[in-house]
Amino acid sequence: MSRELILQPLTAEAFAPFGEVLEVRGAPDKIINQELCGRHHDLADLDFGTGRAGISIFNATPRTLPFTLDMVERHPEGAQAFIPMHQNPYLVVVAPDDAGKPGALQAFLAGPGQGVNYRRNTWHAVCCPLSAPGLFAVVDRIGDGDNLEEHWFDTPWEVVDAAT
Ligand SMILES: NC(=O)N[C@@H](O)C(=O)O
Ligand code: NI
Repeated sequence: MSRELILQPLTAEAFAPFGEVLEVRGAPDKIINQELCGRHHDLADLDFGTGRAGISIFNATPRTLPFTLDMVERHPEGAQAFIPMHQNPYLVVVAPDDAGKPGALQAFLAGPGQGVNYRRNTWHAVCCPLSAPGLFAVVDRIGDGDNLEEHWFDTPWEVVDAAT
């Protein structure tokens, strides 16, 4: 037996309780490079506590819908940003904290040109591309201590497309 989560489009407003959506939105903050580039400046709260920022590349295996979500995780010591190195949709699932466990889950479908920054300690599903290449540049905390907390659901969730 499982429970369904219906995908919704990823928007900055809906995602605001969980972090920031990294995308070109509105006019650039600054025009640079001989007016050949618009800079959309300082888009995320990159809180890494006592650690430092690191950039890694995730090459993740594509998943298919309906996606069985059996766990979420969080990083108590730092934020984690995912910047797709492709233009394909991918899954973003988050939840608020509820007394040390994930509260109400929300599933989003990220579109072309959208990255996300999970605010420090935000419950989220792991990196979930829906097609190859599942390549993401990831900016997260490098440092000492345990920065990973997992929560495994007793009953999995099925993430389904709204259209089904
Ligand atoms: N564990 C790890 O590096 N990846 C996860 O944090 C994830 O969010 O995919
Ligand atoms: Ni993570």
